[in-house]
Amino acid sequence: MRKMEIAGKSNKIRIYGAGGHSQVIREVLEENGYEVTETFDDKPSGRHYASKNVTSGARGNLKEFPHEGHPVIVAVGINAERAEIAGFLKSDFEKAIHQSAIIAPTAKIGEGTVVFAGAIIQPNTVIGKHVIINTAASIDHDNVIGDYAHISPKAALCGHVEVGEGSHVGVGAVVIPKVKIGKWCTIGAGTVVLKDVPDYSTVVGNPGKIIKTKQPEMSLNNTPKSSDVTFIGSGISSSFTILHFLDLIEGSKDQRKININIIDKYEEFHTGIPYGGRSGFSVHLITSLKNFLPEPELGKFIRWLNNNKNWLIDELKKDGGQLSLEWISTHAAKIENNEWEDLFIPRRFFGWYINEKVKTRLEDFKIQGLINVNYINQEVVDLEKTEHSYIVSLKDKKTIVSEKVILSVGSLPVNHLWKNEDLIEEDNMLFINDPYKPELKKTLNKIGSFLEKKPSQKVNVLIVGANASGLEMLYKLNDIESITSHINKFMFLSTQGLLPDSVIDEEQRKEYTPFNLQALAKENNVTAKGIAEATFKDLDYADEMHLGAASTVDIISKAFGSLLGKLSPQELKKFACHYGNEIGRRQRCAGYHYSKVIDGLKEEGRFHHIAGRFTNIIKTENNEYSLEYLDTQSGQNKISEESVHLVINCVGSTNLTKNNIPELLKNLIDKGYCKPNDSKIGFDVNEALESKENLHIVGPLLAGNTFEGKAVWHVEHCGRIIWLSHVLSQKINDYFFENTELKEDC
Ligand SMILES: CC(=O)SCCNC(=O)CCNC(=O)[C@H](O)C(C)(C)COP(=O)(O)OP(=O)(O)OC[C@H]1O[C@@H](n2cnc3c(N)ncnc32)[C@H](O)[C@@H]1OP(=O)(O)O
Repeated sequence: MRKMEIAGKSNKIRIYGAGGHSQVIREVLEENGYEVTETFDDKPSGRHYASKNVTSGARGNLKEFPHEGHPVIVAVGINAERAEIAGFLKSDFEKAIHQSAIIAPTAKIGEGTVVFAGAIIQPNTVIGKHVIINTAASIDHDNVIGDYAHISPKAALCGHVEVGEGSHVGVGAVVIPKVKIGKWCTIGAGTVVLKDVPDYSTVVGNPGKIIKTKQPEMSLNNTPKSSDVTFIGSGISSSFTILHFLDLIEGSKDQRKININIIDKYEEFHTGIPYGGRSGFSVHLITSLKNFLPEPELGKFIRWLNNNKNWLIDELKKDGGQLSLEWISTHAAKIENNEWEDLFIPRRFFGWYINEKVKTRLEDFKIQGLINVNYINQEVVDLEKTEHSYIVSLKDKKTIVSEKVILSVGSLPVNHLWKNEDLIEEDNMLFINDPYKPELKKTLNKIGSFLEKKPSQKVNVLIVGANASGLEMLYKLNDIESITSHINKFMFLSTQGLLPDSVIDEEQRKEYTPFNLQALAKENNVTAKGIAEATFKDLDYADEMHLGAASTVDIISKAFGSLLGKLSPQELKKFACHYGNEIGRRQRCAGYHYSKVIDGLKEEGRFHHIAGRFTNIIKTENNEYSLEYLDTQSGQNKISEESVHLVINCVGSTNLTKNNIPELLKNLIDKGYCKPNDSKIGFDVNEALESKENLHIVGPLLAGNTFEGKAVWHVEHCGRIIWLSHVLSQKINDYFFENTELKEDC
């Protein structure tokens, strides 16, 4: 009967593996009318004496291997090895089912799976890919057998049993109904399994007991290989790395299929916090689009904006308030004429673009059979390095094995300023430690309902931290009529008492020269500290001329940037760790739309900036709250004259020396897999962006390093993100493709 199944198809087939198991498969195939045209095997030692005309397999010769051609059956008994071979072959796979096997019509059997003589598979059972159902094994109704599993001769699985990926159920083992066996387990010969079995366990005896739990190792013969590369975090850095990696593998032939895991603890992938739903639809870039994105990405994005602007603007209208409507009408002509370069567009536009682009590209590559992709919405809490791979532990206690891991978790979490909760509501005060958690929209709703409870009272708002997110909060509070109408005064607290600057004074700027940096350019012995001191003097001089950061940022950055090439590698690293961000703090700029709001508030006498450091929030006698702070100029502790009712913490991220870093980073530091550098916000890495072999870092945690002779002190600018993701994607490509032969020999 099964001979008929190949009618209309080619009856030619190839077998990969030449041991004893291969002999049984050949027998089944030939009985079913197939002609085995070739047999491959990588290891001469394991070949069965009866095998004839065996040629070398693909390992060590991946590019030359004839992937295309007649379908293949991987006839290798060791589950991990079968999984590995099936992963790197790009061939079609066939099944081999002995004519005496009894298979219910409702049972499903995956590609590459073999079912031997006398086996029984009952209704509704689903068998994965490349599984072995050995001689006379009995698999009852409603079983689920994972990919690469092996059910040995005479094993009996009752109804509703599940066997995880790569698990081996030994000869004559018995599994009672509804038991779940995890992945990569071994059930000993004759074992009676009465209870669920966790991943990686070996169970023996009657009743079955766990005798060991072996974390998988990536030796050639024992390779529970779930994925090749795992991205932890799916923000912009990881998204660009994926895109560039796909560009590299596109068009090249005869390559192995790469399995990619993309893990993110938030539901939305490929946007990160700044460009995704957590920031809402109506907060803007802090630079013009042309300064935000370099070419050629800029051109591609603009083309996408042209095609998608209608619905983007509709979403902006829905999400934003009066200021958003104003922004749309102010720039209506430019939007209409597709002149986007000078606009400070809503950031979410870019998030949509990247998300769509990565997902479409990945899907495309998947269809072509070049990759497998697995999206996982989970938090990664730990990594454990085995001989050749990493075990990635998820919060739900599941694990993934991955040869390479890309740590791309974005910026460190915010530093809680007051009490240890994200949001603290007291009778007469709302304190928000992290406005983007869980997302900005929810925070704004919370603020709205807090204010509604005080219809008769106008409240004072305190924003701590005069940076981009501080301005963003101020903008959003003023964007929503129901919120802004309740607010009396806006107070800012920042150590320098300065707001990010937005207005460029073209005339004055022409008069400005960074003399100190220019003088340093003539000297031979330049140090990181010397450059920083000269920069600060030039910034002071700009202050004296009443020239803000927006007017001088490009002049000063160019001047000190050209001096960095004079530094020794050690001094360059020092600059990356200590001085880059210090200078950056004095060069903060913001969009005009933000400063326009502040100017309006100043005119109405509703804006007040305090130069100081946050100390505490204290409750006063009349059940009101006041700010306690250290006055930067006098060095004295002070208490704000006016009460504060809504306090928003925008001071920024914590650092790697603190206790409040994510569990994963804590574990990586404790294990010595990642070593914080002197910047305290980044990990030391080598030129391949590795903090440990095959553990790569990309994104903000690369701060405090040097690459290709350039210092990196923060990784938030898209140009830098794109550059570093290019470097990393090239390294990943070299590892999987360029050095394939070398690696397979190891
Ligand atoms: C066509 C074909 O050939 S298909 C091939 C099918 N193959 C099989 O079914 C083989 C299944 N393999 C087994 O049963 C093996 O014994 C394993 C994998 C469970 C254990 O192997 P190892 O990891 O080498 O463990 P080891 O042999 O050291 O045994 C550890 C302990 O468990 C006991 N043990 C091992 N297997 C079993 C078993 N099936 N039942 C009960 N006890 C067992 C051993 O006696 C030993 O006990 P001790 O520590 O008191 O001395």
